[in-house]
Amino acid sequence: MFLAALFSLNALLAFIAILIALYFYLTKNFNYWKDRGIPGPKPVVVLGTMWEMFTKPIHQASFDNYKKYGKIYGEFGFSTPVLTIADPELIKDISIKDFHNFVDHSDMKSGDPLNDRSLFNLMGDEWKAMRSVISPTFSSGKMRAMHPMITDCVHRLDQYLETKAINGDELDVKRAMGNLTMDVIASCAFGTQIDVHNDNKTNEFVANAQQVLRGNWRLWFMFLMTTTFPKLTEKIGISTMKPSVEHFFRSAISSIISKRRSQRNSVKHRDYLQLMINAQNRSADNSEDQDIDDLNEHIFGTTDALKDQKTANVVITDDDMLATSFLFFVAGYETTATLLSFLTYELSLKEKCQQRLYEEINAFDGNYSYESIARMPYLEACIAETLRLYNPIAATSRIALDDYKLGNTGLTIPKGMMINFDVHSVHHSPEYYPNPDVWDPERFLPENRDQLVPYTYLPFGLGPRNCVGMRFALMEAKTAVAHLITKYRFKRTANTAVPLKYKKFEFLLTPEAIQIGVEKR
Ligand code: HEM
Repeated sequence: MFLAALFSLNALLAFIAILIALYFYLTKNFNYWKDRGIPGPKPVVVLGTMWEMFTKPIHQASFDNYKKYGKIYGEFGFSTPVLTIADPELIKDISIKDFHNFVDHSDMKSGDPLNDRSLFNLMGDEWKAMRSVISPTFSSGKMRAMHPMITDCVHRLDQYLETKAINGDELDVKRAMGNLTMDVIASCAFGTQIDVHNDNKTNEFVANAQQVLRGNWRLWFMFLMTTTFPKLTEKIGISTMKPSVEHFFRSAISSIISKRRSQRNSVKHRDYLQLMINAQNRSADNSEDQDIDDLNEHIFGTTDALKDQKTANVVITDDDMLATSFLFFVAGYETTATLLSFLTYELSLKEKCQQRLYEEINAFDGNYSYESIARMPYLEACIAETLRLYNPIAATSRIALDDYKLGNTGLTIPKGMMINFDVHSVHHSPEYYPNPDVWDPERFLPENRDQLVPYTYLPFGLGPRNCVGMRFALMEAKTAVAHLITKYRFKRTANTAVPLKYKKFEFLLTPEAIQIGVEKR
């Protein structure tokens, strides 16, 4: 009895000692910014300054800090000091001029190859090598070849909208656009046809995909572990998804790949999966690859910064291919779906803009080819402005490879520190965008573009490590809008929320449901 009591007392004391040690470990950096005279929100144990994401949506938290502390402020990603910057010139220096010192995103290696081998998480030379393989798979020629597949997906959405319009039903835009981007991913990245626009039935692919996408708490946990205990996390390995879900996609992709290998060249596939199979076999089909002037680099930038990088030594494993297909889920599903949702929402509120867009596109008389959609300036301006006002990714980041003097701020960023670019605040600053809260596509029309302040437009990031899928996303969005706006009129209804409400605890700008009316023209 006495021994048992002594044992439990010892256990209790050991537990308290561990808690105290953990507390000191997790708070040991909390004076870092104060000691350097850099302002910023107050951290709390475990979460650091990320507690703010529990009390308000991510973009609101950034913008409140920007208004309170200015263009440079200190935060804590859990227990680790992070410097946040909303100064376009400094963002340009880090992303372009001194890129060699800021090649990497933050280290999110979790020991799971599907996470660790994804382009987003690769680092240093491994990233450069993989990016030089992946960039050409997003060339304008490859996108043009894939364009008919996207058009097919849009036709399936069109049929769904037609039923809604005929029945007089309201449209849950987020759901409809999410279904479109899911269909595109299934077709292009997984070589699979799915019945996605069915309100009453969920197929196996969609059910598993939803499990990947619903893993928000997994992301939080992984982020906590990779920032706080990076070495331990990589050693024990944390899976980014449920084993059954991983098994489903692994076997789906493996069977498609082996089927295609057995078909050899008898069937020509034009999807993204085939481009990766070709890259693995080093049998790139460049027949479609002549450059098309499709990307307004003056607005969006370029994705070809590493064009001349040698690819000779890159070996693409099956895990690399699977990781790349998954990237479409993680990087391309929600981002493109929200872009389309916000754009449709704004058009439903602004009838004149919708009419102008309709007239521009209708002049092409049903020809919405890859070349045509690159020649619609108002459409491009509407998309650009939507990505400014409702930029899905509120912030991007880089890690310093070496100590770095930050412009003329007198501040030295130490090796290993994460720098956060507060993109949302730059996009919403009245210093760069007059009436920043108003959706106004005029800002991005060719005649007004010289008024844009350089490096203040960053929805796809900046420099050689910007979004490699930008061209794909823009093609998808333009194709969808071109087809839908000429057939349907989007309208505000009593259920259309104005202003929109946003979810907390999300890494992307995520609106609550958006309801609008849809009628046939
Ligand atoms: C509207 C849609 C999209 C937006 C707003 C968006 C935005 C971004 C941003 C801000 C970054 C980080 C860039 C940086 O660190 O500077 C990024 C990276 C990336 N995005 Fe996108 N993205 C979109 C669609 C897509 C699509 C459709 C794909 C297709 C696979 C994709 C694939 C990637 C990849 C692979 C990276 C990592 C690039 C690297 O580390 O080299 N994105 N994206």
